[in-house]
Amino acid sequence: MRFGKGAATLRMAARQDRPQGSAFGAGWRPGALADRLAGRLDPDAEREFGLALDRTLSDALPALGIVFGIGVLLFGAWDYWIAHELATTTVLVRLSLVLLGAPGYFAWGGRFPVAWRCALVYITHAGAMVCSSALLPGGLVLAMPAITGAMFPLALVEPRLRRLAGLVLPPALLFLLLGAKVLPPPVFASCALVYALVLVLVAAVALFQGRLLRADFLAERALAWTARHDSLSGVLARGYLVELAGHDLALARRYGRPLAIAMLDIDYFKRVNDRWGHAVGDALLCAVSRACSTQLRASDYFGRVGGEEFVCVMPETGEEEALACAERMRQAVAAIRLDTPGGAVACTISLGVAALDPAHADFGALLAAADAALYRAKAGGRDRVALAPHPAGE
Ligand SMILES: Nc1nc2c(ncn2[C@@H]2O[C@H](COP(=O)(O)OP(=O)(O)OP(=O)(O)O)[C@@H](O)[C@H]2O)c(=O)[nH]1
Repeated sequence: MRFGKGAATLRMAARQDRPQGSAFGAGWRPGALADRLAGRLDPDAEREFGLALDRTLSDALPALGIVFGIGVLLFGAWDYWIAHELATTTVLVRLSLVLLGAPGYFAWGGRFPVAWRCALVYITHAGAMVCSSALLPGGLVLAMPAITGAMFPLALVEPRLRRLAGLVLPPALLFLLLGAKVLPPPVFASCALVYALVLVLVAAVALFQGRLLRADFLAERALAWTARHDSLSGVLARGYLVELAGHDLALARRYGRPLAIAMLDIDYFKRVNDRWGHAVGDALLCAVSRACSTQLRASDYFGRVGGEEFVCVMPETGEEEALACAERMRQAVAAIRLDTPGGAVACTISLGVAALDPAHADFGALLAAADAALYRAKAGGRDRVALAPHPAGE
C-alpha cells in the first residue's frame, strides 16, 4: 500500500510538526478495546491514514471489477453443474445484481465517496451470490465457503471495523432471511452459527491487518518527515523546500501571481561557535529557525539551505510585503537572548529579498538573485534587509 501525497497535501505536511506516533488515548470508551487491538492512531493521523486507505481502495476497485467479473462467469458455470434447468434464472440474477453494482468500479471524478462505491460493489456482488445460490437446491449450503470466504480478502483491503461491518452485514442478513426460508431448520441453525463464527474471524483478521497497515503508515510518515526536514532545527530540508518552491513558482507563473523569497544568513556565526562552542551554535540555529518561522503566514514556508543559511518562500506575496516580512524576521532574531552558563547569547541576521520576475528562468535564478541581495546586505554592514533589483534593471 502506497501512502503517496498530492502537491497540496505535501504543502500541508510541510507546515506540520513532527509526526505523532500511535497515540491511542487512555481511558475507557465504547470500542476502546477494538481501537487498542487495531493500533488506532491519534485523530489527525487516523484521518490521514483513512484518506490513504481510501486512495488505495479507489485505485484497486477497477482491477477488482475484472476479478469479480471472472468470478461471476465461473459461478454461472457452477450453476449449470448444480441444476442446469435453473441456471438461466440464476445467471440472470447474478448478472443483474453485478451490473447494478458495476458503477461503483468507476471513480466518477471523485463525486462519490469511496465508501459508497465499495458498499455498492460488495453488497450487490455478495447479494448476487446469496440470492442466486438460494435459488439452487441446497445452493446456500454449497455456496457457503465462497460467500463467507469472500469476506477475508475484503478485510485485508478494508480493515476499518465500522466500514467493514457496513459491508458484510447486509449480505449476512440476506443470507439469514433466505436461509430461514429455504433451508431445513437444523441446517439453517448450523449455517447461521458457522456464518457468525466466520464474521468473528473476519473481524480478527481486520483488526490485525489494520494494525499492520497503521504501523506501515507511521513508519512511512516518519521516514518522509526525516527526509524532508532538517534534523537539527526541524525546518524544511533544502531538497524539499526546492521541490515545494518549484511547484509554487510554476503556479505563480501560470496564473501571473506574485511570489517572493528571502534568503537569510546569521551574522558572524563563526564567532559564536568559536566563543561559545558548537552546542550553543546549534541551539542558536534552532532559536533563529523558531523566531523566523513565527513571523510567517500559514502559506509561507521556511527551510535551512546551508550551514547557517535559511530561505523563506512566500507565495502570493509581492515585494513590499516580502520586505516587511523580512524586516519582522530580522527584528525577531535580534530579540533572541539565548541563556547559557556563560551568559546570554545574541545574534543578528542579514537578509536578501527577491520577488519573482518573468526574467527569472527558474527557482535557481530567483535564489541566485536573493543570494546576491544577501551579499549586498552583508557588505552594507549586516543586520539589514536588501532587495534584489528587477532583472531588467540590472
Ligand atoms: N554550530 C553549528 N555551526 C555550523 C553548522 N553549520 C555550519 N556551521 C558554522 O557556521 C559558520 C559559518 O561561518 P562563515 O561562513 O565564515 O560565516 P559567518 O561567521 O557567519 O560570517 P558572515 O556570514 O560573513 O557574517 C562556520 O563556522 C561553520 O562551522 C551547524 O550545523 N552547527
